[in-house]
Amino acid sequence: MAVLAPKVEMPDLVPMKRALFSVSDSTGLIDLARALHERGVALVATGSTCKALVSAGLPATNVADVIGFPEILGGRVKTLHPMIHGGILGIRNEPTHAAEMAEHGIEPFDLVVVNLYPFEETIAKNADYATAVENIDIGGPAMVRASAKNHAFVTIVVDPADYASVLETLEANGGATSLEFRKHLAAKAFARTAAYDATVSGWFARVLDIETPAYRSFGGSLREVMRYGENPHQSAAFYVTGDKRPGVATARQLQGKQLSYNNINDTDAAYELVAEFDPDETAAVAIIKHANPSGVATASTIAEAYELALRSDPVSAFGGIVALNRTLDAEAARRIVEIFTEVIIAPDATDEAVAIVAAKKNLRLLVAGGLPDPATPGLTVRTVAGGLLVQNRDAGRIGVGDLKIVTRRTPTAAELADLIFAFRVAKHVKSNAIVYARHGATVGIGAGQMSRVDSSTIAAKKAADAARTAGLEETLAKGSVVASDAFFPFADGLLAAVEAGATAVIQPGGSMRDDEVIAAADAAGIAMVFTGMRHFRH
Ligand SMILES: NC(=O)c1ncn([C@@H]2O[C@H](COP(=O)(O)O)[C@@H](O)[C@H]2O)c1NC=O
Repeated sequence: MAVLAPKVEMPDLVPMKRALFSVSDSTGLIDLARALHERGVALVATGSTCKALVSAGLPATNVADVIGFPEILGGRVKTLHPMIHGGILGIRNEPTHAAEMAEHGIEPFDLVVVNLYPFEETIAKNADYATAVENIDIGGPAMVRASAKNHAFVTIVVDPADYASVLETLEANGGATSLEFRKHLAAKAFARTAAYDATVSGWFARVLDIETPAYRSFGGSLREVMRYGENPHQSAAFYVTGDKRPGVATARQLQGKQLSYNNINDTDAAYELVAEFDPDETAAVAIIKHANPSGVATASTIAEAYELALRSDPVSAFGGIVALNRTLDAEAARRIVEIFTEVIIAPDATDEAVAIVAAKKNLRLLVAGGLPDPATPGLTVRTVAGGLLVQNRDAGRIGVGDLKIVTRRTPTAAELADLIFAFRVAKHVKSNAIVYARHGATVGIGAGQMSRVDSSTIAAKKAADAARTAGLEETLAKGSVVASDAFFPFADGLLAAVEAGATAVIQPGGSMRDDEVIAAADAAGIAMVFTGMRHFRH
């Protein structure tokens, strides 16, 4: 049964007379406390926070003196006391509450300023188990939630970014805060504790290897409000989780316009794809449009790899996102800025390259400091009506040792290298995915079709178009290898690839008609390998 609410009025203006401070991040603390003190607000604070205030010459009372009890258990119990929580939760215009507060000598708090133990930062530094647990704040969230619940009287501030607006509100209202203001801060406070607990519960699930916890929460903090979402009539914002995986959320933007919703999505897809290729072994470039690669290539330099990635589909590359697995150098930068490009993301950029990109004011240049490890576990989340679909990130990676050769002909060493390359690219192409590749570069990509044969046809057409644009007589698919993200259910898709010029095929295998498909490959004299791993992507 729901708890009944006492019938009391929520006052609009509540004069601020007494404030409680308990912060781990002391940014802006002294300035706020001083301004409040100058307005005649009494200051109460927990141990170190109180010390900081007193050292700044401010007359603060230690919480321990208010409750008549010292901080105990190494700080695990500081504020968990009726003198504190009664002062926060009391409904001042409710006669029984007022009488009980008076009876026990409980004074109300009008402002509570709390920021929590840095649990997020602690786990981001890979702290040991005991350190992580000790950094789970208990008393802080209790005060935040209590204050937010009693926003009828209490102003709760959880973020130093809001200190200035507290002072502005007091100034505007003759030393009081408005109900509207307190309501908004209460909403923010509950969002803060929810995000904090989401991080704590997510950490537990991770370290205890609980794959499917009974409850799932995901938290993040607002990075920026976008001009619009996927389309101009949709509003959108970017929230960051604190995960340090190198990528679009952690990268530094050196120049260019604000990233749009689609830019962020595409840049993420681009950088995750290019990270499949070890920068110590090869330079790699991916050009992305609508979250699919239009071209991907490996080569000995970034400039060469870009050239080859562009050749794969020079028409679609217009307005694309370019991701590199090595430092952006001047030669590559010069080449990239020749066509309209939305975003470049790389682990780093040389000064000369930065200067070249600077000529294109709107072009966003991001440096991520490193590459994400494609093999590290993580989660992906998407919403459906009434639910969240949560799964492990596709960290599957096929190497030569995982392949099963199923045809009479064995792939040549060059074909093998291209097969692995094409399958790694196919992992990042929306299903049904068909990828033609040759000499470590894609030559035709078919993405996102409902039929695998249609994807094959599109990929083959792209290879023919690319050859024409490059002034070549023969399709780029001639002598290529082909990767399919899932098995060929019939021989037709494979035969289409053979017709286009492919000499070797990589696919998961596992169709009821594998025998038919293998027989067709043998009849065509091509080599085929099975990976035993599917890479659907939607
Ligand atoms: N246990 C408690 O009663 C308690 N009360 C407040 N805290 C936290 O202690 C921190 C501030 O403590 P100090 O001022 O002593 O540095 C704040 O982050 C606050 O959220 C507590 N610490 C952890 O739970």
